[in-house]
Amino acid sequence: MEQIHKTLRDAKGMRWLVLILVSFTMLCAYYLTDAMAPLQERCQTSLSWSATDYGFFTSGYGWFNVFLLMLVFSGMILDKLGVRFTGVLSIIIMIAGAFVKYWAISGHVDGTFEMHLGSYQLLAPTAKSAVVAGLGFAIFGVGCEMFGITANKAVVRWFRGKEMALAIGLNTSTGRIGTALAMFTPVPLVNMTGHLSAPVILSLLLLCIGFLIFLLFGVLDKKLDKEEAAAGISSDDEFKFRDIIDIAKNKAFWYITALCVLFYSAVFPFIKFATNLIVQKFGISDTFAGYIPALLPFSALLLTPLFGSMYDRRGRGASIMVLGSLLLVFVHLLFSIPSLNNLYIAVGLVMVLGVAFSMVPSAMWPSVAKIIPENKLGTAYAMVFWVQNWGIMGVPLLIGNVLDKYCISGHVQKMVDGKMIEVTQYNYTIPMLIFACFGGVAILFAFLLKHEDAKKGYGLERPNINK
Ligand SMILES: NCCCC[C@H](N)C(=O)NCC(=O)O
Repeated sequence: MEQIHKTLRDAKGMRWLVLILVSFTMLCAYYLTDAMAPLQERCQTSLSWSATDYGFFTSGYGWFNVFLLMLVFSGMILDKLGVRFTGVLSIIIMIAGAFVKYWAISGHVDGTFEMHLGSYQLLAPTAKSAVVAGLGFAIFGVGCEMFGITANKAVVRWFRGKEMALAIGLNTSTGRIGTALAMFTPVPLVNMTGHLSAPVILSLLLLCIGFLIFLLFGVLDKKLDKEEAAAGISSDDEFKFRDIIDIAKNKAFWYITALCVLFYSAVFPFIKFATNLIVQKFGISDTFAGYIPALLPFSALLLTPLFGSMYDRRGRGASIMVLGSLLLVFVHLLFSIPSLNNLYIAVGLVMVLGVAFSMVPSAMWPSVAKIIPENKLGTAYAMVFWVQNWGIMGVPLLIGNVLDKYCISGHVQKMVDGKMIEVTQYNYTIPMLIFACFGGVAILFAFLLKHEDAKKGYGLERPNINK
């Protein structure tokens, strides 16, 4: 007779409490990630940034994760030292990065910066404040991604065999609340305080609260460790370099990773430019324009748990990812059509994009846990996020450059902070077509994943809940 051990994770209330504690920091992290997005035009006018400077700063999020392999190290730290240590470390790193970002955009840095390697120009003249803010964002990005993989691993640990996809979905949804808040609070905050850095100060405060709340999670998680040790349940968490090779040999893992980088390259960088797109294409002020992209994380935050729960109960994870990718392409293609400039269309499209942005993540992250064993999961999530960060870093750079090179449609005089300022106008057709192309290739990988699952039997189309 198999002995059934009751631990904290078997108590429903405890599991959900753990989810709340872990998710709050997610909200704070996601808020700061996107808090500058509605301020693109303000940065261009107040800090004399070009669209290229803004794209450069935005790409900062991925610099250290990608080039210094920080995400890979984060995965190793997570699998070796566990979720409690890694969670605390990641929040401290986020706070440090947020502080540098605050410093850069609060008027302490001016002038331009360029970089040469011999006669080769590595970096064209760029506003120094964009470079320092980018460095802050790069430090923050290390912490934010480290926290993301930690949260996923913690949730999988507490919810495996139970409501795993729903819980991962709810955790992501809480992050989306942060993104939604980042879409419509920064402009009013800046208007109210007169400081461009006000949203960053708010984020710093939120992160400090998040730190304290995460410590409470630590107490419960430690208790679970003790219970499992007493019950003889071992968690084989030691990281081994072989893990990377084992994961890398898995074809389904690469399909899901490719789908991830392509899908998110068409969503996260889109969010960064969306407020400006709405201002330019639909001709409304940035105060209200932020409300429309906010519908994207807002509908995603409601729907992600719904799709997660559907996946838990009915399965069909791979099919959900195919359908989500199709919706993504549909939306971006319609956004690229210049004559479709009715505001209601924009609202409708953003909401459909919100559906896509719920479907793919709600099925993708739990599916990684079905392809890769739990003891390698931290490393696996880190490897997926590492590849994804190439997109999060490279695509804003690409879009910023494309905007400045090919999409300037004119200049208008606008009153900003009581001063008449010249504001550059952009046509977003080419950037939207670029986003649609990413979505097109994502569909291909979603089909390949579905096919591989049918061949190898990972159970992506089967429910997650053990009946
Ligand atoms: N806006 C925060 C960026 C988080 C990136 C992270 N690697 C990720 O993909 N998380 C899952 C998600 O769907 O947000």
